[in-house]
Amino acid sequence: MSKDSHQQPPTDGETVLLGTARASDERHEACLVIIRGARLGSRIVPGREPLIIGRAVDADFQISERSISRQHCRVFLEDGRYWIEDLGSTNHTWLNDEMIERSPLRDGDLIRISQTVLKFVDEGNIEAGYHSELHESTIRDTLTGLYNRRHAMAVLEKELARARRDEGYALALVILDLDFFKDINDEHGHLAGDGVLRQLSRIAADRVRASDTLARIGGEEFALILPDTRREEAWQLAESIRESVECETFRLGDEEHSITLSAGVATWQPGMESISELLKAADAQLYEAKTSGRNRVC
Ligand SMILES: Nc1nc2c(ncn2[C@@H]2O[C@H](COP(=O)(O)OP(=O)(O)OP(=O)(O)O)[C@@H](O)[C@H]2O)c(=O)[nH]1
Repeated sequence: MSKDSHQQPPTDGETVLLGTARASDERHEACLVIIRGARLGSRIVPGREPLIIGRAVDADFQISERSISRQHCRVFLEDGRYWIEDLGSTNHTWLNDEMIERSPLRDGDLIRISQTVLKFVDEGNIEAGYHSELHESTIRDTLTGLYNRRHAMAVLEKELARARRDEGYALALVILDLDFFKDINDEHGHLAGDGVLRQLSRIAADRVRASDTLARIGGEEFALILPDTRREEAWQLAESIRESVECETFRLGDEEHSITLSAGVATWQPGMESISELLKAADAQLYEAKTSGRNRVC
């Protein structure tokens, strides 16, 4: 998965996600790109730690295909270059159509694992930059520049797998939702509403850590995924965002306005089987915040 932790939305005008021209001699991280199969277009940056690819929910890169073994193969760095090693999989790992047990990776190599094909793009190849930007475009919300719902759900899946694996791991989820946003759209128009969403995104992005994931998951709904965070800490962060929004002045046409938001906080509990249970718990708290008067964190 991408290691990118860039949270900042753009500062004005329409969102510019990509398009930052890169110098042709700029070096890029090595990556594996899925060019065929269920997770088409996904990009894996292997980094320094060995990376396990497989069907298991706690695999570093999970591919839910039955013909892929739970721990199918691993990619690792040794003596300054990347290698791939089959982990005794049932259907084997293929490199450029040859079955391998262990092999170094070269730029452009094609790895086949059952129906999935990954291309290895080595560090420094200009194509790595292209894939990086392409990948960014699939995980960002175009209006705010924050992560999108799809990416937030992928991060939650990964975090939940970690919470199940590591006893004592604390994972918190906050859902933030603007109050009476429909009225803003109705009175000031959709464009002004869009401006509010961008301004709110900047306020929230300024307050989160690089390891947190802030995403726009619905029209006026945002999720904050907080790894390694206990309930109290999550509540405080949500409260500080709520307070900042309350104190901020939002310019709508010629008028200045105050806007508020409500938030629901939930933490992962042992026994939660899926991300939807965590989302439901945060939603229930958000509902509580809305029905008990809004402009509050529950
Ligand atoms: N400007 C703008 N508005 C959006 C966007 N997506 C959704 N909306 C609007 O968000 C509003 C959400 O309205 P409601 O769900 O009734 O929520 P609310 O008015 O904030 O009321 P409460 O949440 O109960 O406080 C609707 O008017 C949608 O049209 C968007 O991308 N831009």
